[in-house]
Amino acid sequence: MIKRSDFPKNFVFGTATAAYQIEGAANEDGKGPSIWDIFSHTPGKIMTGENGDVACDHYHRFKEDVQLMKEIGLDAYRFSISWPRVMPDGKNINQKGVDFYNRLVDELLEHDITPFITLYHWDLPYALYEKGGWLNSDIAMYFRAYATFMFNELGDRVKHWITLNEPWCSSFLGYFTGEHAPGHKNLQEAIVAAHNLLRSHGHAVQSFREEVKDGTIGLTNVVMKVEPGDSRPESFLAASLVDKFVNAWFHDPVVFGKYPEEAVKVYQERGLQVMENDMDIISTPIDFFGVNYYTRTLVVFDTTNPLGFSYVQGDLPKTEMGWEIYPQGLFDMLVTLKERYRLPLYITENGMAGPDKIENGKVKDTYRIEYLEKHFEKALEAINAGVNLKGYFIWSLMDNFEWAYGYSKRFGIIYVDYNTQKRILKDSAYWLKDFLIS
Ligand SMILES: OC[C@H]1NNC[C@@H](O)[C@@H]1O
Repeated sequence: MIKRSDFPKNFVFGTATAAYQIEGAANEDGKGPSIWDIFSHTPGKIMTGENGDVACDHYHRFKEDVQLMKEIGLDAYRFSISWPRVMPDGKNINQKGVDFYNRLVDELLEHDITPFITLYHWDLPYALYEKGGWLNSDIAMYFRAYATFMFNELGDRVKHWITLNEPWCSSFLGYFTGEHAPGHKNLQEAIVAAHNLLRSHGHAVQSFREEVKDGTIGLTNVVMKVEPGDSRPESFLAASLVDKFVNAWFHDPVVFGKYPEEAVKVYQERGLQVMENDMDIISTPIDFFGVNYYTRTLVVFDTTNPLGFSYVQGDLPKTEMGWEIYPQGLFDMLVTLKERYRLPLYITENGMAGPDKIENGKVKDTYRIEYLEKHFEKALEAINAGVNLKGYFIWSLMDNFEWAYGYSKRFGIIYVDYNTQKRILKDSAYWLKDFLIS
C-alpha cells in the first residue's frame, strides 16, 4: 500500500478549485459579470439549467473551507482569482474584491497551507469580451496589467503562480465546439483565441520576473493521452496528429518558441496569424508545467470526417463524466512531458466524478479512494523513473459547478449539500487524511 513517506520530502499534496465553480457571490461587493455569468444564465447552455450565482458560497464560507483543508492535513491549495471580481470592467480595481483574496491568502498561511494561484480559470470579464475578448490582440495587455496588479498585491505571500488553466478548453471549447463560454462555434476564432491566450501567458511571465523575484510561475494544460482506437496504421497516424493539436500545440511554443510543424500548416490556412516577436513572448521561460490529467482519448482514422479522424469510446471502466479510468496514461504523459520539455511538473488536477450519495450521514466513495490510490501509484512510478514531479493537487476539494454539467457531477473529496451549504467529508477525505500522515 502506497504511503506518503514514499514520496520525496518536499513533495506537496493539495486540492484544487476555481473561482467561478465555488465562490458564488456572483454580483456581490462590486464584482463584475464574467463570460460564465452570462453563459450560465443563457437558456440551454447548462445541462441542468443551473448557474454559479451561489455555487458553494465559498466567498462567505472560505474560513470554514480552509479549516476543513487543515483538518484533512493538506500541504497546499490551488485556487483561481476571479478577474472580474478584482477588476469588474477588466481594468479598474474593485478593492472589496481584492480584499477577499487578501483574506483568503492570509487564512491559508495562518493554517500553514501553501497557496498556489491560477490567474485565469475561464471567467473572463464580460466587459473585455465585449471588446473582442480573446479574439482581440489587445487582451494580452489587459491580462498583463491584471497579472501585474495581482503579483504586486499578493506576491509578498504567494510564491507559486499559474497564468492560465487549460488554454485548450478556453479556446476550443469556448470558440470551436461552443460547449463553454462564450459559446462560439468557429474554428478560426478558436485558433486566434489560443494564440492570444498564449501571448497573454507570455506577457504575464515577463511581468512576474520583474515583480516577484523569489517566486515560481507556470502554465497548466489539460493533458490527454491520445491513443489509436484500432490497429490500423492510419489510426496510429491520426492519434499522433491529434496529440499535436491538443497537447503539443499548448506546450511546444511555451518551451521551444514554435508551434508543432504538422499542425501549423493546418491552422495557417484557417486564420493563424503570428506577429513579429509573438513567439519570443510566448516562450518567456517558465519554472514548471501544470498537468491536468483525467483520462485517455481514443481516435480512429475516419474518411467520413473532414478532419480525417473521429473519437471513439474505450471499454475501460468509466467515471460519471464517461471518462475511462486509465492511470497508466498519467505515467505515460508525465514521462513524455519530462523527456520533451525537461521542466519540473506539478499534477495540478487529477480526480473523478462519482455517483456520490449521502447514506447515514456518510459518502462511501470507495471508487474515488481506489482511483486516487492508483493515480498516486503512477505518480510515484513516474518520480522513480526520473520525472521531477513536485506536487499533486486533487480535483477537487469540494463538489462544485462543473461548467456545462451544472452541479450534476461531483468531483469533491468533500460533499456539498447545495440546499444547506453543509460540507460533509467523504470517505475519500478521511482516507486522504490518513494517507497524508502515513
Ligand atoms: O472537468 C473537471 C475539471 N477539469 N479541469 C478544469 C476544471 O475546471 C474542471 O472542473
